[in-house]
Amino acid sequence: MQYVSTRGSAPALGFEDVTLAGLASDGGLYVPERWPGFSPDEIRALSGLSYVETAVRVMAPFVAGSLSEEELRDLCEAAYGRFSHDAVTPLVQLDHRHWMLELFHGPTLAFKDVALQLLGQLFERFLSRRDDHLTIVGATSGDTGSAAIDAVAGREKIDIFMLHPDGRVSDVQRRQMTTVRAPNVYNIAIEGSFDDAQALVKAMFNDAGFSRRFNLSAVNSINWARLMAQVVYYFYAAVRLGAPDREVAFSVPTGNFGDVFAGYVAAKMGLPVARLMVATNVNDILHRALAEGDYSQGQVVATATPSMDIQVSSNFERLLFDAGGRDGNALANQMRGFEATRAMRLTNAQRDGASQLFTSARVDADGMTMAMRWAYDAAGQVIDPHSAVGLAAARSLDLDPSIPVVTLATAHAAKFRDAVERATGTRPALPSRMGDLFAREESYAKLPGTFDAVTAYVAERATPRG
Ligand SMILES: Cc1ncc(COP(=O)(O)O)c(C=O)c1O
Ligand SMILES: N[C@@H](CCOP(=O)(O)O)C(=O)O
Repeated sequence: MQYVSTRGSAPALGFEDVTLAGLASDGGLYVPERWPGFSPDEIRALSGLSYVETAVRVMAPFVAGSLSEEELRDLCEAAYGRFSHDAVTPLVQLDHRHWMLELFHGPTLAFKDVALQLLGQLFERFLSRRDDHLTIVGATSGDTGSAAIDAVAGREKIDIFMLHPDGRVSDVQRRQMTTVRAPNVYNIAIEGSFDDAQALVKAMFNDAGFSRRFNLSAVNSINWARLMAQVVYYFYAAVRLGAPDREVAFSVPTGNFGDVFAGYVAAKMGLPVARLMVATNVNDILHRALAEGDYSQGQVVATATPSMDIQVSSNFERLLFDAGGRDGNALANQMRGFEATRAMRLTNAQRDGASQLFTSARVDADGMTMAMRWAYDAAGQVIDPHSAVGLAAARSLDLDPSIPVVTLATAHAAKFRDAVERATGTRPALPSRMGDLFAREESYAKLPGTFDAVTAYVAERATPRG
């Protein structure tokens, strides 16, 4: 499988190179040159398979040319062997039509583990084939950071520099990152928002000299391998609910548009997805873009769903490219316009393409609280605030009632226990293996959110190419 950039001028690459590169050299994001298709019979054949076997079948076309099926299976076994639930991503029923897909049974209690545990394995495998060292630079609003650090801590050929917005992640999220003791892990709290951190990461990639010197790679969902791994659970859930003989809808709490874009990929591959609900909090750029065609960056407002406090959604570019007719040069111009003015209008083709599958909703604090209470009262489920945003939006979906609606439960409630306690009166406990999190010593740097400050910090500590 070859991958092309959304901005049309970077070279097409195979899976191994795309995984190690992260961002394309023209500033775009890599996408497969075509979507692999699954026939109804091939989807039916996934019924009853374990998570690992499903993962191997769904991802095999994407890694073709870089990994054999056996190698892929080994890596999936290593990645998903660390999950605390046998089903890896179990489905829980709330009522006659609503389900939660629990994606938080990995080591750091958020859906990011599903992709990042595999990405850690992929990095290790690909680096073992070459005499090279990677410098990962990443931005996190809380969950990607801990999951990425867990996946690469202690790996010899990798250093990781993780930027988070100072004071804007939960205590549990911050401590999950800053208490990891490994010589290759560097945490940086920057002044500013997640968007500022993400812009700094992209600027480091776009500085060709810096990027080459330190062999930068990405763990954010700009890295295609992240999204590929997330496609699997859409198949796994839909098949358990009757696909391909029954349509299934998904509601996805959304920030950087990676998780829900993985659902779009599943639909492109032939999974019968009735609707994809893009659920945002009050940081609603995606809702405005999908409902009105207005993609303009607002001020980021801090909410009880900090991981979704995002106003520039990296992966939206992948949708604009695919739904808008795959014209890389036109998209490069459009994105340059956005980068200059922080605003753009979607084209008619992009709006029409997106509206075939996506619906969106903006959920405020009251809506989130009501959904948390409803899950608790209706089904005894204590859910986290991000998942509650997804559930509130799911309950507003106007669909044939025979279609099951699956909300992606993206984090364990204990990561956001203050907000959960406020809404439900129940304080969720951290799993016992994390019981001493608040006794562990933290270590992180605090830096101004400037390119010079961050690159100087990285350059002093990272391993340059030999
Ligand atoms: C708990 C949680 N829910 C939802 C999201 C949004 O996911 P995405 O950025 O893939 O849209 C995030 C962050 O990415 C998250 O950490
Ligand atoms: N919500 C994320 C933000 C980064 O998103 P990513 O999926 O692109 O890594 C986080 O928790 O860090």
